[in-house]
Amino acid sequence: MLHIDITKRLDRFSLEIVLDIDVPGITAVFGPSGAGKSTFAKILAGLCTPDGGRISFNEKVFFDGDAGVNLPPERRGVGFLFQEHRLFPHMNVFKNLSFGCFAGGRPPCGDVAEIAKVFGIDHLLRRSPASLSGGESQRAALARAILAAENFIIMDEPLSSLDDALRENLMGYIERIPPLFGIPIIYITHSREEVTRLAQRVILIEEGRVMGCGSPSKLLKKWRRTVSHQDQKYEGMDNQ
Ligand SMILES: Nc1ncnc2c1ncn2[C@@H]1O[C@H](COP(=O)(O)OP(=O)(O)OP(=O)(O)O)[C@@H](O)[C@H]1O
Repeated sequence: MLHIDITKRLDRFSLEIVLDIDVPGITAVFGPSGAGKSTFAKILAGLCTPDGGRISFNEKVFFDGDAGVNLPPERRGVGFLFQEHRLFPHMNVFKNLSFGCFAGGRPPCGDVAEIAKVFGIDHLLRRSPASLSGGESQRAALARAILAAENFIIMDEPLSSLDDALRENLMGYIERIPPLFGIPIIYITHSREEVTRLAQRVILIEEGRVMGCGSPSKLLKKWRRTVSHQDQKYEGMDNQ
């Protein structure tokens, strides 16, 4: 169970997230540009500190403003995958994959060679990130996220810089992660297509608030597409 009850003020933007949700499989965090999705992801990951409140996952407390608890990212047991996959350029692929586990002082959450095989990068382990194609690099970043993920993986718009063929290919890998490895994914996106294809549930965020939570088919019906992917309007929904 993921429990979040936090506030964060950033200049003129304020985020107030209150959530209690089970997150098996893939949970999309969906909303228009500027809604606060990335800020939410950073707070969950420990890359941005809330002004107050509490975040816990099952029994593990990530943040408790009153008790002075604020676990650093490497102690949250969370894997990350961002739009820019950011492999460490000075480490080969094997070291990049192992890094997520060792940074937290924990044993790897899986076998590096085995996971590399699942992602079709087992022949690339001695190569440097600079020598990889975009798809290979993103698959290596996915494998690294799994190896670091004791609790869940956060993905923030992981496909938005990729062309259609690569996006399709990566979605195939992403949807296999929960059934193969038993790791939940919190998937930040503004793409309805990705929500429909990948997610079992959606958290809708608008203007820094959770506007709804539930099955993709139900929630996405409440939205209508306007000019572009990034420009979607919310059409009234009960808060949950
Ligand atoms: N460090 C900061 N200082 C001030 N304002 C910030 C900061 N970081 C984010 N914001 C503001 O917070 C709001 C939410 O930003 P955020 O990046 O979380 O939205 P988002 O939903 O992820 O948007 P997008 O889909 O376009 O990436 C925006 O108005 C943004 O300008």
